[in-house]
Amino acid sequence: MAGTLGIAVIGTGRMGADHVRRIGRTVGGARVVAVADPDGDRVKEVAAGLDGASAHTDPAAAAAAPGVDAVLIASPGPAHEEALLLALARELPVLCEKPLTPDPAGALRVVEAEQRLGRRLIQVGFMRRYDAEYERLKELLDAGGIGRPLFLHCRHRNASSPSFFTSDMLISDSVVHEVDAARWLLGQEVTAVSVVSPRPSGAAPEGLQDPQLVLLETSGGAVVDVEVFVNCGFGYEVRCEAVGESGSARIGDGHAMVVQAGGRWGGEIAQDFTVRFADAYDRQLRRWVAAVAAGRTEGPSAWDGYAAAAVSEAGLTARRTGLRTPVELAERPALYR
Ligand SMILES: NC(=O)c1ccc[n+]([C@@H]2O[C@H](COP(=O)([O-])OP(=O)(O)OC[C@H]3O[C@@H](n4cnc5c(N)ncnc54)[C@H](O)[C@@H]3O)[C@@H](O)[C@H]2O)c1
Ligand SMILES: O[C@H]1[C@H](O)[C@@H](O)[C@H](O)[C@@H](O)[C@H]1O
Repeated sequence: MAGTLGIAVIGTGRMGADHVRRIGRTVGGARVVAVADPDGDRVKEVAAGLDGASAHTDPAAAAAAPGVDAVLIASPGPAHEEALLLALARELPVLCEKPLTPDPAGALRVVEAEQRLGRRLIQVGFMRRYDAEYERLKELLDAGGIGRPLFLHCRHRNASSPSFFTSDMLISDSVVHEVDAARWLLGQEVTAVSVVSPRPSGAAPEGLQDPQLVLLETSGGAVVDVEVFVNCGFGYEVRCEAVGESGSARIGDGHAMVVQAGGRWGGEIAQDFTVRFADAYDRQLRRWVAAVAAGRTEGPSAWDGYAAAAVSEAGLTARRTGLRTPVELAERPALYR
């Protein structure tokens, strides 16, 4: 790699286009040299805004384009495995949007391919690990500031869900963030999942089980409850309260500025993740580019993506059966210890 990191972006929808903008504006030392999306009009439109990037409808052609040193995957989850395997085949470092894959079997195939190379090349886009509030909570927990953690009470609310969203995706696409955050914050594995749901909100699209309450049990004896509500109507809200043996700590109240005027007080609620986590996406990308330029791979690994997918799978079983479902995890290979 000479000087500037050349990136191929696979999937130029909402997130892919956001990352492309970010690489151009807020991340130094990198530029997008190729973009791929099966939607030919869309990919041409995104490429037209870039200086000299090639546009492809085939991800393999983008990864093989001249000047590509690394790949950023922002296609839908079910398309990730194929894109990851083709990047690994070219030994290219990858930042892959979450989920690594929606299913653990696919994630394990990716982990095995990376193991065969004998080095980590994949970082998963669990951007909450780069959010300043989550980082502070992790520091507090690691320092024993509230004693042994007993509970994480989490709220994950989206104003509305995209048309393609399914009841399973509330777990495999949304709660997967809490799964990773809980594993990272607590340094523990999730061992069992239960799901209970109220009568669906009248605001949810027909047939969508929204909201749901997902309970995670962990290897260190903590319990994590996640209210996931993707058509809450009022905005984007991600909160986490940790309760320990000697205190509690809460993040995500979103009270950056409270305005008092005209006999009332209040603030604004972010409407989506691109606002709430804007800084986290920036930091995630900057740190990924810096690590790749230095020949390293950091952050959430393919193993973390696999573990999250295994918990998602248990969650889907728990939702369908109504039963507490143990999580089955393969043995962690030495590469990820
Ligand atoms: N980290 C976050 O907070 C966050 C937020 C939103 C989305 N995401 C993740 O980003 C990914 C994309 O989500 P989105 O909201 O941008 O979806 P989107 O539907 O807006 O965009 C997906 C794009 O991928 C394209 N595509 C479909 N199949 C493809 C394939 N095989 N190869 C390449 N491109 C393909 C589609 O044409 C579309 O343009 C998903 O994995 C999603 O979970 C993460
Ligand atoms: O893909 C998105 C994204 O991961 C957001 O961060 C999350 O809040 C949404 O629920 C999910 O659908």
